[in-house]
Amino acid sequence: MPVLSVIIPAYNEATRVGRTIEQVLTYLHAQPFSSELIVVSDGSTDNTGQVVEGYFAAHPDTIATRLISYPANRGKGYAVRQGLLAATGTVALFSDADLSTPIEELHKVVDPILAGQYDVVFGSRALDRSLIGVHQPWVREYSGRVFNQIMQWATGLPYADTQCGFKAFRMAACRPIVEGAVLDRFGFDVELLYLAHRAGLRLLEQPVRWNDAAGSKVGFFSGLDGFRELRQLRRRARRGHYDAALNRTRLAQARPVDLPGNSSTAP
Ligand SMILES: Nc1nc2c(ncn2[C@@H]2O[C@H](COP(=O)(O)OP(=O)(O)O[C@H]3O[C@H](CO)[C@@H](O)[C@H](O)[C@@H]3O)[C@@H](O)[C@H]2O)c(=O)[nH]1
Repeated sequence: MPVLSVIIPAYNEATRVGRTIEQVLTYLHAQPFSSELIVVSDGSTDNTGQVVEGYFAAHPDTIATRLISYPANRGKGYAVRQGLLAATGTVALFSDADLSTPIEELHKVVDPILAGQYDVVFGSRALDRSLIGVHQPWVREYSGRVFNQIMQWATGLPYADTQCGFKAFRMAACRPIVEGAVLDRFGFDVELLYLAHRAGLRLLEQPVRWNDAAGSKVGFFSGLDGFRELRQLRRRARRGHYDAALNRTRLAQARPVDLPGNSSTAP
């Protein structure tokens, strides 16, 4: 069982996913722990899947690699959940295919989990120590801030940036949350954090580096999906639709902590 699973959701990423795979494999290779790399490509209209398979075949490695693909495009949230559920690592990290948060930032989100201090650690672009090299276009940055304000009001979560695609999970604690989450589009980050927070898991928002890359898939309408999904989340929470997943998560916390070299019990 690897210590770390890295998951990359990839939709129409044929032009850049290959370089990303190379960078990630090279970096993981140099780490002191075992790891696997999973790419999830769904409904891409370019040849993302073939490119990924080509790179995996050309780089036989001690790091296990896997491509998950299915024909219909179901959204980033659905794709990330498929990756998380297929992950066999103690910790699972998802990262964008354009490496907007460089893979070298991995330790900032993985180490606090491996140290047994947190269950979910997620990258943030909006804290004092976040390092933004290339900013998003101002319209995106501004609408992101508005989204975050509304997200805080709608969910009560205190976080400054829920949308950075660089999040790590201790899977023994978080699996029931991933199984109980349903938001398929860009609201899924909020849903995962909301469920983790409600279940009493230990969360850390961690400042990371970020360089915006051209070629975002987030257009006006997919941006609106995020707001629609916030409403859906509130409605589901009010109706108790998350209660079973929350209870399963609380039970999972009572089990032994599944970290390398640790046989104690979770607090
Ligand atoms: N498999 C799959 N992957 C997807 C899909 N939609 C997007 N992705 C993948 O999700 C990642 C982020 O998508 P981008 O198109 O690069 O988004 P961005 O605007 O550059 O990213 C920022 O905003 C997003 C929305 O809030 C964030 O999800 C992302 O992490 C980042 O903050 C990329 O790896 C992209 O291929 C999808 O439907 N299916």
